[in-house]
Amino acid sequence: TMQSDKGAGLPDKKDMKRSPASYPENGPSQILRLVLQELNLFYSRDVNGVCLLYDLLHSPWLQALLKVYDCLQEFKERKLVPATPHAQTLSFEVVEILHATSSSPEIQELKQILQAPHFKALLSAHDTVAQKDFEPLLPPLSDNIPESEEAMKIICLVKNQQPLGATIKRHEMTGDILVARVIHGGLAERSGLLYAGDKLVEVNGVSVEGLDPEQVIRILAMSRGTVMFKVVPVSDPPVNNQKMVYVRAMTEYWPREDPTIPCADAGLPFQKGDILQIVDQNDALWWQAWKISDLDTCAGLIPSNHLLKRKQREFWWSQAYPPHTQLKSTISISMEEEDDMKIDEKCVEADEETFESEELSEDKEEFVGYGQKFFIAGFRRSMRLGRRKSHLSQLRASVGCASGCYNPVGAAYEEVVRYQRRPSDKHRLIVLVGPSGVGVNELRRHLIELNPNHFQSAVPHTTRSKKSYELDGREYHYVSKETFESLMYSHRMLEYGEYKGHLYGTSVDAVQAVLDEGKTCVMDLEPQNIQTARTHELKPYFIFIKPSNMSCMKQSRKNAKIITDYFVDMKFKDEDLQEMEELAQKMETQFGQFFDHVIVNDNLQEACAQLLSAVQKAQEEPQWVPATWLSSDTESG
Ligand SMILES: Nc1ncnc2c1ncn2[C@@H]1O[C@H](COP(=O)(O)OP(=O)(O)OP(=O)(O)O)[C@@H](O)[C@H]1O
Repeated sequence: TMQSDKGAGLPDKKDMKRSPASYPENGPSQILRLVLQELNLFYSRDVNGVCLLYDLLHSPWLQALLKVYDCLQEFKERKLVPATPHAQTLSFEVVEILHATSSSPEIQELKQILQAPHFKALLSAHDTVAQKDFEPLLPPLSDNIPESEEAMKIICLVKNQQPLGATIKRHEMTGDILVARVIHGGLAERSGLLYAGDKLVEVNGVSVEGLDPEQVIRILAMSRGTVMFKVVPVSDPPVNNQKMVYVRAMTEYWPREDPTIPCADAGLPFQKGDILQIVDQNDALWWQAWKISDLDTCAGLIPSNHLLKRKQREFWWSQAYPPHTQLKSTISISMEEEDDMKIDEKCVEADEETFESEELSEDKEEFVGYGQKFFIAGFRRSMRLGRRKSHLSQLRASVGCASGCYNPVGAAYEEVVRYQRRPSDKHRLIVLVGPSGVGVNELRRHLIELNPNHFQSAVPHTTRSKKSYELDGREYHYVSKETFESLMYSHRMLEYGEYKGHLYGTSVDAVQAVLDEGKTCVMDLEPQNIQTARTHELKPYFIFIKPSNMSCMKQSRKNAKIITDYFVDMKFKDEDLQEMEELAQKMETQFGQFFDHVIVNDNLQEACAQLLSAVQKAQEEPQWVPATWLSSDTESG
């Protein structure tokens, strides 16, 4: 097998005969062949390490790559040169001669061809290229230009109903009208002619000196078709060599509700959980980004991480009862960043399409009524008949967010990367989240029943004593209160609570144990505990289960029972469904950014099918995950 193996990757003789030109004598693929022949000798002598090198050099991809390289090299040598740079003149001469000769049908035809406009244009283009005559002809400069005169640029842009994709502002000191921003993917940017910092001198022949930005915008608005700018180009146009960054929006943003945005029309609205591609971070306050779901529009303005965090904090501050633990940091951070805001453009910046421009004044910077309302207090679990979960929540409240209570002013954007699980990687933890009674357990049970060898729950811990028919590690891990508490305080518990004086909870290790067996662990979590589970080791995928609208729910839950601790399960009442809907909304508002997928549990069969497909996609298809998950993977090897 070794022999035949070795022969397999070498370029075969047939290949070589067909195109000898693609293997120049000193070309890398020729050299590689010689090296391989040489190595072959060592290979047969079993020299240490040769095998590895041989296999590498032998690999078909490397050979193919070198072949491509050789071909490209060859074409690089071959340059096309025009036979004459004056084809047009030649053509005229031929036509002259043809006129003088006696006419035949062939001569007539040739004359027609040579005189046809498109043929003439073709020859003209040929000559232009042959003579490398690309520059426009400029009239000679007059001798008496004052030294101090600024170089100007005249730019013509043809706009077809579309916005210019640039904003202007007035320079605070000089009063000049400057291009404030060029939006990525917009008309101005695509032209490659207009840069942020360019000084406008004229628009459509009208001098802008002494004009308000609003007046400039009015001139622009009146122009249809071609717009002509005379500009003094910025001395060093900004180069955007930043790498593209993808982020998940951890909050929502509505530019129209933000009085501080330099231009609301250029703003990019987004919702929690949207994945954005940030294309420009040159400005400390306003970045440019695309939504990856909507890549064919031009980019929009979004607040920078800093700015958005500040906006969040201001809103947070104005809320009634922020937990006191966060008050201190709120004050210190906002004071620290006060200076940052002062560098904001005080100049007008406006979009020409709206004919609006705003003077940003100090008092206008205050951000009022921003975004949604944060839901602060822990969710009121339905205290329906003292179900175990309500005890869990109570305990959690008394422990005081020990398991990572979500800090709403944490991060504005979270950097994300595409993660494709390799077959050798562990499965991702599947977490179902949803309001009580929506069917989280029902769906989880169905999924596990579909393939119990593949889908599994984690074995919970408890401090209660083992019953005779139970097995340690099957129903529960039975541990002492001390052990349980040490797991709790070392953050090894994803969720825990007290019930009838005993502690219950699910540990990270119990989940790991399922994943280590090559299985998919499926669990449900209270949304408050999402953050605890979001680690690179578990790479959880969160599926939000939500109720359908009231009338559908009334119908589909007609015969369903609320599962209680009492012996009698009760039917869903209208207020149960109402409460479920409200709770679902609150969960989505506060935690929506973490949900990778949302399933409406109306018809059970359909919801089950959707769940199965979502779980498969989570494991098999690329998904956006926090960038830190993958960087910590490489760190740990
Ligand atoms: N799509 C559905 N159609 C009809 N009944 C359903 C559907 N989904 C769940 N149910 C029923 O609703 C009841 C509550 O479901 P389940 O116990 O799974 O809720 P849950 O979200 O786990 O709530 P909790 O966390 O409070 O236990 C059960 O009786 C279940 O059979």
